[in-house]
Amino acid sequence: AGNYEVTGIPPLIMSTHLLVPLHVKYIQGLGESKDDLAYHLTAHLRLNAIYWGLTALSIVNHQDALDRDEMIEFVMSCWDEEAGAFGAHPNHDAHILATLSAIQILVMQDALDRLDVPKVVKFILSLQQPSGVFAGDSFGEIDTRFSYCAVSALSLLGRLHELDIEKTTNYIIQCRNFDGGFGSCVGAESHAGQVWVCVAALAIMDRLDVVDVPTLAWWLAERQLPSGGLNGRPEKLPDVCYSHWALSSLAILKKLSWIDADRTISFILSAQDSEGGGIADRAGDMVDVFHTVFGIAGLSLLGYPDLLDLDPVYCMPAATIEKMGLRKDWQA
Ligand SMILES: CN(C(=O)[C@H](Cc1cnc[nH]1)NC(=O)OCc1ccccc1)[C@@H](Cc1ccccc1)C(=O)N[C@@H](Cc1c[nH]c2ccccc12)C(=O)NO
Ligand SMILES: [Zn+2]
Repeated sequence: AGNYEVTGIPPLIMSTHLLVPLHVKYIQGLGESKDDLAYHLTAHLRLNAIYWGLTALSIVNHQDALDRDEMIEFVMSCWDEEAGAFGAHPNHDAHILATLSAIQILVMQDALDRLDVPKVVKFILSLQQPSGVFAGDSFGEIDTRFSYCAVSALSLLGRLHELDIEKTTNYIIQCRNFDGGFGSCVGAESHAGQVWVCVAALAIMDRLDVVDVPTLAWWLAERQLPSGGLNGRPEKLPDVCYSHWALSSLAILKKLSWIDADRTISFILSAQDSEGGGIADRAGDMVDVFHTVFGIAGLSLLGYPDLLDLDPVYCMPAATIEKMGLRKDWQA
């Protein structure tokens, strides 16, 4: 029995196909598991997880598998009126990460009319530090991830002109390392995730001129291992999510051809759970919605059949970004 009926694909060739019906069922099931501990231990990521689930469903063209009104109501229940921004869960403190996820969800659900745009723009701009980097919230933790959140959110709201682009770019320039990569702050080592947030932010600000493209593209291509998977830093294990961060960065730099696509595709497909659906960081590990979206996103970037295009800068469906006039001429 099991999933043979669901997918209609004989078990022996499970890992050579993306098991779309199973992944849709897995994502739909996430909201129902309120009784197990994992659900409550991840409350601080809830809004991010909804963005991850919605993006995964959109790329496999099943966006309507989750209830739109229920999702919008939950997003708005995370609005912190006093701060003028979103927390990751109702009654959690406002944070720029949750605020970006909320904006991404509202954009994808065509529900930006629910948002007090001037208030949220004020929150975002208030987080820029004298150095040019952004803090994540009023407690002041800084990270180039938060600079990305600010640039991406303002761009999605059509308010990028309110950002001091020179000041924001100057901080990212100081985070450049000798390997062409970027870290989380000045002096931090290069990491595929941080490379993506810095390169994507620079792309939105039209400042890719500050990137040493040949050196960085080489460092990114070096992330690919014999298994086909990519790691986040030298000597680390390959991981589906880092495949996405490195691949998106290469797509922005127009160097995706430097990767052996077929081997990465088989690495991602091998991380699927052919019983319950979902994708893990690598074959044999527990699946989660985070690696599910970044596995599907990686397949889309690599041209796996029957998937909608992903925009590598916003990590959202390309059609959505196109419709907002924010799409650059990326090589898919
Ligand atoms: C907090 N997170 C992480 O630290 C993960 C943990 C991990 C997953 N696989 C190996 N480790 N690491 C991670 O996301 O690293 C990639 C990264 C790091 C920095 C910047 C961008 C991407 C994950 C959640 C998580 C925790 C534990 C296990 C699986 C997922 C996470 O939320 N990552 C963030 C990182 C990130 C991606 N894009 C961003 C844009 C702005 C800010 C942050 C992010 C995220 O994806 N937000 O949408
Ligand atoms: Zn991972």
